[in-house]
Amino acid sequence: MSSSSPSRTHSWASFDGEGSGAPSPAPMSSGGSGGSSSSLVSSDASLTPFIKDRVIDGKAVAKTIQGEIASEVSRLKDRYGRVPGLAVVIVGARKDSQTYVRMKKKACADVGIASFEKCLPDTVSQEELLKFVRDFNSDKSVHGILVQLPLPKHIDESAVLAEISIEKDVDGFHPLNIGRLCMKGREPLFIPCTPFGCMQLLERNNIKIKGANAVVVGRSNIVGLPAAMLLLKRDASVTIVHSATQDMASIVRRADIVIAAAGKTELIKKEWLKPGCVVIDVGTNGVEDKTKKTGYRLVGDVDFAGAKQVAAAVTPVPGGVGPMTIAMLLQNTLEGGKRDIEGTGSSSSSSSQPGWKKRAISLARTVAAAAVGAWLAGGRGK
Ligand SMILES: Nc1nc2c(c(=O)[nH]1)N[C@@H](CN(C=O)c1ccc(C(=O)N[C@@H](CCC(=O)O)C(=O)O)cc1)CN2
Repeated sequence: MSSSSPSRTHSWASFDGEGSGAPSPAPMSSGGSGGSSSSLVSSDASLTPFIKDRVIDGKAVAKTIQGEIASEVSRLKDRYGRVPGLAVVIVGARKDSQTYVRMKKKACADVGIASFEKCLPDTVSQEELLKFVRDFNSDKSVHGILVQLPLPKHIDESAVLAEISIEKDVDGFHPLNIGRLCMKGREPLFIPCTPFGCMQLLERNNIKIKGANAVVVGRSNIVGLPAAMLLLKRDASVTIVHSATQDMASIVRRADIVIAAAGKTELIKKEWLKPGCVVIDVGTNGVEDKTKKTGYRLVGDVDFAGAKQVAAAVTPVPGGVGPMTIAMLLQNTLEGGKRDIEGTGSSSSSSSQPGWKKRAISLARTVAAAAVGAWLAGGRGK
């Protein structure tokens, strides 16, 4: 997410980003909304359940996903007496970070996921922060660890993200998870939440991705780059544009799908968009608005009013990608929890045994090894 406001100085999905299963698409009818003769968006409303008047309702998709997660969590609780757990580490007192952490904790409570929080002062040393991450790495009730970003300048963000166990990396920011995401034939254990949410917005509305021309605006490690990789894995032809791109408008205008993650208020104008395209706006830029209690309002990277006239579907800000980021975090935490509790999924230990069985086998092996050791030490192995 790009996230900045008059009081927020960090641009989350900064342009260059240095800082940091749905049904298969149904055949598309021609002449869908947006005026294109080959729209990616079906004109059959039953296939686009979350699109109304060309607006993709991210809040409604997130609510549906959270309902699915809540039933799975309750099934785990009934069957195994255990629930997934998410640990959130926050450093410093940024208002926006505190808001997001509060939202995450509330969302966990809503679906029955246990949450644990560690609030650290912005004077904390990198070594102390790493110690808390390691503690959560070895805590059996924690299945997901998230370090809220951005971190204070004196802390090396990549060192902290790399310390999170990949089995608990629910943000999907660990270099191994990103590496796997980028490789053909490999899958990450977790997909970064915001790009994962963008894909769900497309998939749950049966928007055709295969063969589409997709343009991602912005190349951050946590939004632009993974979003491009996910689109590529779904057989889109993908172009990434960024701050050094020449004539960005003409490239965006060829796009059937635009993912805007530049962190620049209303960078993308109506004239840049191809009629009938689909626009996913990741930007959340704060602009001064004296009519608001907070003194500002959130605006995306796309001129929403203009895009609505041209595109077949567009996400609003707020209420588009933002709520999906949280829903996908819960989804990833559930996935991590299931891998441990049920022994499912493809963690680095590829066993399909339930968690308790894996631990029992491991204990039995340790006991056997100790017994053999004692036998040998007693000279009986000679
Ligand atoms: N460790 C992480 N840090 C950050 C991430 C992240 O995915 N992992 N993303 C962003 C912030 N973020 C979650 O942390 C986030 C941003 C926005 C929203 C959201 O729901 N926005 C609402 C508007 C909320 C408001 O009024 O402020 C919307 O767009 O509708 C959720 C999560 C940075 N850090």
